[in-house]
Amino acid sequence: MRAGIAGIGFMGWIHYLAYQRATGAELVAFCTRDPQRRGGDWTGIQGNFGPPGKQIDVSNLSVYETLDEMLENDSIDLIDICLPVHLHVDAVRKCLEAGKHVLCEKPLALNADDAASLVALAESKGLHLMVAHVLAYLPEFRLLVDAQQSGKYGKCLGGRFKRVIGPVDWNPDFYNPEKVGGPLIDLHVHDAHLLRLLFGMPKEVISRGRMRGETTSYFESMMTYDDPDVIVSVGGGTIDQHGRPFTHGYEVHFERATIQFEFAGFDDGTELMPVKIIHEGGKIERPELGSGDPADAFVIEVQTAADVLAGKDPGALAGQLAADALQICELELQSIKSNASV
Ligand SMILES: NC(=O)C1=CN([C@@H]2O[C@H](COP(=O)(O)OP(=O)(O)OC[C@H]3O[C@@H](n4cnc5c(N)ncnc54)[C@H](OP(=O)(O)O)[C@@H]3O)[C@@H](O)[C@H]2O)C=CC1
Ligand SMILES: O=C1CO[C@H](CO)[C@@H](O)[C@@H]1O
Repeated sequence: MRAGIAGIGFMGWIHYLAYQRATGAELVAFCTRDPQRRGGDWTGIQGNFGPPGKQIDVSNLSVYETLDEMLENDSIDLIDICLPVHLHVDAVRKCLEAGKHVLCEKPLALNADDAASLVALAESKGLHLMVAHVLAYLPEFRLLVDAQQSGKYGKCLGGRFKRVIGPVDWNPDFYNPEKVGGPLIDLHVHDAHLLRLLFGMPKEVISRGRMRGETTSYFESMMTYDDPDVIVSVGGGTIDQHGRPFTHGYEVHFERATIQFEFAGFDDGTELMPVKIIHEGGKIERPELGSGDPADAFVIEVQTAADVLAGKDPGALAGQLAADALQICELELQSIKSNASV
């Protein structure tokens, strides 16, 4: 698979690094508005994980200022969209119209209708629209998906999930529904996607949250499914304290095992409650889960995209799952706003 990245910011850099280590997925091009970055100077990029950006070798890459120019390159199979979310819909549409497969960073769009229309467009063109929902490729979360799919601990009965960040000082548009969509669309969509993978679409959603403008800043949701044994609670959003910029975790129950995990970044370091599988009968297993570097999951993600172009099932990358995840977020907001279950 020959790929071109659109947008060189935090995710553009992390995806670039992933292509350096991936097999079967070759990065051949990128586009950026920034002349320095077109020259390979990617210093100044720094996200909340991964190394800082550095000078990269552009001699074997085709470099463009705009996505339109990059789309004229017939040798590119797939465009890897790492643009801000409010640009996703137009960019994905353009790529599909130009006959390119797409791997788009999460969330696919700012709302479920737009996401569904992109999924339908890709289908009508016979192209793959994949969404880079990386959570399902992080080993701590992959193990839940694998256990659910294999049934090795029996039925998955649900659990509790959380994802909380500190104040978002870096983006004044964070709570703007036209730009980012607040914690539901930017952050919780990771868990909504995971829940969709594990349990399907909920039958009923009860959410309560603090509103900030037109969206919520912090919320808790309870979800039920067709199977009355399955109960899920999920929550998160932003808190006003800077001291703990990020945490995520879960406790998930299967018929024959409970799995626990929590990770948090604090201003003075990180703390991890590693994955523990508490088996029926009481045995506690602490599985080895790789290097702990989240960047590894992005390598798997781009390799999986290449496998999909070679004929494999898109699994967690399927565009429809990403559209469903946005639908779940919308149900939650609807429940918060109406103060009723939906
Ligand atoms: N999976 C994950 O863990 C994460 C996913 N994300 C997702 O990745 C996507 C990109 O986020 P992130 O990399 O953090 O964002 P950044 O702001 O760091 O990068 C986005 C890049 O898009 C380009 N761009 C083009 N047009 C515009 C425009 N009009 N306004 C702003 N930027 C523009 C810019 O690159 P240039 O100057 O080169 O044109 C910019 O650097 C989002 O969808 C986000 O939700 C983000 C963080 C983590
Ligand atoms: O997906 C993401 C991971 O978490 C970040 C916050 O820390 C989000 O802003 C980002 O979009």
